[in-house]
Amino acid sequence: MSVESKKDSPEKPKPSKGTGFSLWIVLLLIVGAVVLYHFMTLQDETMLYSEFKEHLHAGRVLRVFIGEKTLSGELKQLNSEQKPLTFTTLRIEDPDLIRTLETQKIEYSGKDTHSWLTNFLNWGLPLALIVFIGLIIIGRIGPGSSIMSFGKSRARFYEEDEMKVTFDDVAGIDEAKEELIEIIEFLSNPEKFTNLGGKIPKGALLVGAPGTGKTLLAKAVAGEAKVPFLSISGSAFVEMFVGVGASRVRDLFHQAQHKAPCIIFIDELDALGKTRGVNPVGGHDEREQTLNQLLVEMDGFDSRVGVIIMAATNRPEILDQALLRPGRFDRQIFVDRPDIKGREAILRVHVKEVKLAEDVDVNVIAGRTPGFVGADLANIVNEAALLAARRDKQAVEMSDLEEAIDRVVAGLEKKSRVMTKKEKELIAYHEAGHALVASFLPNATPVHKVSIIPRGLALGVTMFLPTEDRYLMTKAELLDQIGTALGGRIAEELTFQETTSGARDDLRRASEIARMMVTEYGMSEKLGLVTFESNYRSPFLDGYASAEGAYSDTTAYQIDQEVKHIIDEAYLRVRDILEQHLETLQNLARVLLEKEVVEREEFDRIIGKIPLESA
Ligand SMILES: Nc1ncnc2c1ncn2[C@@H]1O[C@H](COP(=O)(O)OP(=O)(O)OP(=O)(O)O)[C@@H](O)[C@H]1O
Ligand SMILES: [Zn+2]
Repeated sequence: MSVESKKDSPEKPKPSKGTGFSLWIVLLLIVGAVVLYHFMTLQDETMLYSEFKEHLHAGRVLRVFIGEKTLSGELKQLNSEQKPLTFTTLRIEDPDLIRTLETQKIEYSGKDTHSWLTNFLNWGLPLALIVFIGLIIIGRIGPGSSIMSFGKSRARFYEEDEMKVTFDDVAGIDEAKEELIEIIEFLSNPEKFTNLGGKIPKGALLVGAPGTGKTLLAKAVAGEAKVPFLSISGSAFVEMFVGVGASRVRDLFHQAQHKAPCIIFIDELDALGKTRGVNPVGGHDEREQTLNQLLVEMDGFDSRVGVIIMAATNRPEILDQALLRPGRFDRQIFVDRPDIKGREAILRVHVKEVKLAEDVDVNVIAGRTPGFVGADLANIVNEAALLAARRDKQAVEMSDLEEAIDRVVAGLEKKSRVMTKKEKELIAYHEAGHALVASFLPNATPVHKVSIIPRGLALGVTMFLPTEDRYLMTKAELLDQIGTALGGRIAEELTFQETTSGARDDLRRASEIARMMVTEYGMSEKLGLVTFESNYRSPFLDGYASAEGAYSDTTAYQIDQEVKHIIDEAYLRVRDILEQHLETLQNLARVLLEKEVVEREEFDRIIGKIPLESA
């Protein structure tokens, strides 16, 4: 609105001298206010590196300053409500950063250790390209193809003779570690192994979600076995010039043979090893050639020399089956998301690097972070350290860690977002609905905290306190989860006699659970103990595969009916509960509107429940 007033003013008719003077003062005041307002709202927001990357990829970043330990910069103004925000984030070793900044043509400056790279990209690369192409042409014309040794120096794999990462740095994924011990033994003493006639592993494929520590694990294997680590990313193989990928593979294996015993690590194997022949032009594209070369090298490789090929992927289902055949990546090691104990262990690894206050209980943090992977947990510790530093604290306190979790869980607190009174009321009732239903349903998870401070895309959140990791859920628990999800919408209905679009995610969640109950868990009486998966599942992640949509239209109809039946019943049950406790709902919503956040103790008091611990 302030911007508009600035625009309007020049169009005003020219005033007479006396009023003109005071008008100028008014105008000056307005401009001053606008500038002041701009600076006051130009808040410096600390964000996670991942959030920064999100902004970056969404094209919302205007400029970036690369500091020694932090990155800071400015975001674009996308709508008039959003203030131009500046941000700060911890600088994380990220080889992609400069490339992304360059390709998106984002201004950046600062002490960048990669700046040689920038220079290289600016003028060195075109030059190198010309020379390279020239050499290729000469090489093609000339007799020997020794030209490819030139491609060698371009390959970006690196070697670390002294790998300092050990198994102590990798926590919480003990099963995966155990499976790798054999490989370490082999690498530390290949002769002994072969003399005893042991079967030599050739390749190991690490499969798991991003950030679970696959790269770390591979490095740790090299570190434990004290062997060199040759690493290259699958995408690096294919991104450059025609013919180079394949020669790089050849070169990589050649180098490895000289360095043996050693480890070759291929990150993002899926970038290279996608099923062949899915490309439109159906020919020998670059990636295919590279993949073929990899297969050839792996086959022609005598594993007795002591080279182990490790690779990582989070999408094993798209890999070319040829890669998984015996003699290639015949061993798949699943790197799981850590459970509560694992998370605690990972946190302990990372808190070693920061100063902790006495009130910190790592166990509690592990309990609050189900589903988090190692990278998330490392991020939380980093973030908490940054928060503590900004507050001039001597050590990282529990509150810093809690806030760091909140940030990771649901994005940044955006108190500045403008919301109408009505919207806020609706959200308060909505969240109160979730929380109340959760506490009155016998098998729902206890409420940890209710908040109507918008975070990220969510307008409000009800956080639950899982007391343990859940691998199995009973039917009653699933039904109560559906009920909890519906609680928000029904509370809106009861208080305002109207519904909003804000419950979309809740409804999707409820339907998802109901559908899983019917199609996968065999929890519908009508359809019985049959599963009806509709999606192809990764054979490694879930242990089974199934054909696509392998059921008839009649069955599909029945499934829909059953899902609807489950939701309808849950709806009636939840509506009943909320009608009975309408007064409590109003109380809770009122407190929420006043304080925005209601913690567990206060919540229990409002709903008249004695906290479990003191019971
Ligand atoms: N199990 C773990 N123990 C300790 N730290 C971990 C663990 N897992 C991940 N981390 C932390 O997260 C960082 C990133 O992990 P890493 O790069 O190994 O994950 P990744 O599985 O290879 O991810 P991606 O698939 O995205 O490449 C590590 O450098 C480490 O700091
Ligand atoms: Zn909701």
